[in-house]
Amino acid sequence: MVERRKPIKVNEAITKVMNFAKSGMVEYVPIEESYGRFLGEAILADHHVPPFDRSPYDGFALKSADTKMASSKNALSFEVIGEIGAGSVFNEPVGDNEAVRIMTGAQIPNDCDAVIMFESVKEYVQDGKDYFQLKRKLQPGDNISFAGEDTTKGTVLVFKGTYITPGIVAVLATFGYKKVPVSVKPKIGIIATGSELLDVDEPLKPGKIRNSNAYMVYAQVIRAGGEPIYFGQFNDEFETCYHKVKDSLEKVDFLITTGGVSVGDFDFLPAIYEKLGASVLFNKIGMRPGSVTTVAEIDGKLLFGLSGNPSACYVGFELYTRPIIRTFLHANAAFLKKEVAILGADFPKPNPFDRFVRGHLSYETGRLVATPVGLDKSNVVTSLAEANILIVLPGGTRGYEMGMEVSVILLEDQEGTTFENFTTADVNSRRRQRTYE
Ligand SMILES: Nc1nc2c(c(=O)[nH]1)N[C@H]1C(S)=C(S)[C@@H](COP(=O)(O)OP(=O)(O)OC[C@H]3O[C@@H](n4cnc5c(N)ncnc54)[C@H](O)[C@@H]3O)O[C@H]1N2
Ligand code: MOO
Ligand SMILES: [Mg+2]
Repeated sequence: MVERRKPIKVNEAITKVMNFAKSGMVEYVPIEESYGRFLGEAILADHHVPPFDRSPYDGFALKSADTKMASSKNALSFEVIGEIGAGSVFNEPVGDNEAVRIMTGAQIPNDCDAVIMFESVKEYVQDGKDYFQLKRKLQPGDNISFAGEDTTKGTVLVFKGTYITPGIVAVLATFGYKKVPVSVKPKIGIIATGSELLDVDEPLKPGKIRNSNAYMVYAQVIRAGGEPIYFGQFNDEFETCYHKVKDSLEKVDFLITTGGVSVGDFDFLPAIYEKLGASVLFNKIGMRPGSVTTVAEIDGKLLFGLSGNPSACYVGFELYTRPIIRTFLHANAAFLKKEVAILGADFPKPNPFDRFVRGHLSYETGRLVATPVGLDKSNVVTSLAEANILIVLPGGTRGYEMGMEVSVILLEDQEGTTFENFTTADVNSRRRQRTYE
C-alpha cells in the first residue's frame, strides 16, 4: 500500500529546517582570494580615512589669511618655497605670502589651510624664484580633503557575514587586511541516485538520460557560498545507496541527495533514513515543484532529499538548503531577496498549492516585470537556463493574469533577506492585488 503523505506549508518546512541551522568557523585567506567569500568578522575602522588632511587637487597650499585682499582687480603674489607629491610631507614652516606646490593626495603642510588649483593662478619666475599671482580670496578649508571625511575611526563599516564584493575588498585593503577573516565554507556532499542516469560525457542510450541534477546542484552550492563535494551517481539499489549516504555523511557538514524520495518502488531514500536512524522533518510540502522535498536529521546533521525532477530539485535547494548554507557562513540575511513585480504573462493554471514558477525578471521603464519561462512542469530542465527568479504564486486561486502584482524571489541576488522577511505573506490574495494596464 502506498504511503499517504501529509503536506505541510512552505513556511512551516523552512522553520523546521532552520531549527537545525548552525554557524561555522572562521579562517583567514589572502585578500586576493577574499572576493565572493563571507566576512568572518565585522570590519571596524581602526583609523580615520583619509588618515591626514590632503589635497584633492594639483595646485598650491597656502594660508587663507594671506588671500584676504585678493580680488579680480588686486592680484596678490605668492612665493613657491617647496614642492611635494603624494606620499611626501612638507615639514618646514610656511611664511606669509608663501606657498607650497602640492600634488593630489599629498598631506597639507602644517601651516597651510587652503589649496588653489594650478589652473586658477598665473605662475611666473623672477630672479630665479617661482611665484604665482592669485586673484581670489580663499576661506580656511577651501579645497582640502579632511582627515576622517570618508570615515572616522571606530565606525563599523561592514558587518560579519556579508558577501565580499570588490568594493568591500577595497575597504579591507584600506584597513590593512593582508589576510581576511572569512567564514569557512560548509562542505556540502552531493549524491545523485537513479539507474537511468548517464554521466555527462556518455552518449544517450534507450531509457537513459544524462545526470543534470548533480552538476546543477554543484553550481547552486557554489552560488550559495558552500563547498560542494560530489560523491557520484548511483543506481537505485538500496545497499549501494545506503552505504554511500552513510559514508559520505561523515565527510560533510550537510548532505544532498537527488532522486528517490517519492513513493516509487525504487525510491530508497525513505528506507535509507530509517536504517540510518535519521528523523524525517517532513517528506511532503504544499508546493510545486518540489512537493516531495524531504529533509531528515541525524545527530544535528541535515540530509536534504531533493527531488529527482530537475526543476523540483532546483527549487528545493534554493528554498531549504541555501539558507542553511548562508547561516553557516554567518549571514544575517540568509534567504534570497524577494521583490514585488508585475506578471508579464497570464498563468492560467489553477493553483491548489503554492507555486514557485521559473521566471525571468526584466526592467521595463522603471517597472519590474516577471515573465514565466518554459514549460511549467517539475520534470523540465531547459527553463532553468533562462530563470533568474522564482515567481511566487500562492495556492488557492484559479490562476493569475498578466498585470497582477506578484512576489518574486531573486535567484542571483547576494544581499539576501531575513527569515522574517522571507516568510512574510507574499502578494497573494486577489484582494491584495492591484492590476496594471
Ligand atoms: N505515485 C506518486 N508518484 C509520484 C509522486 C507522488 O506523490 N505519488 N510525486 C511526483 C513528484 S511531485 C515528483 S517531483 C517526483 C519525485 O521523484 P523522486 O524524487 O523520487 O525522483 P526519481 O523518482 O528518482 O526521479 C524522478 C524524475 O527525475 C529524473 N531524474 C532523477 N535524477 C535525475 C538527475 N540526477 N538528473 C536529471 N534527471 C533526474 C528521473 O529520471 C525521473 O524522471 O515523483 C513523482 N511521482
Ligand atoms: O515534487 Mo514535484 O516537483 O511537486 O513535481
Ligand atoms: Mg521516484
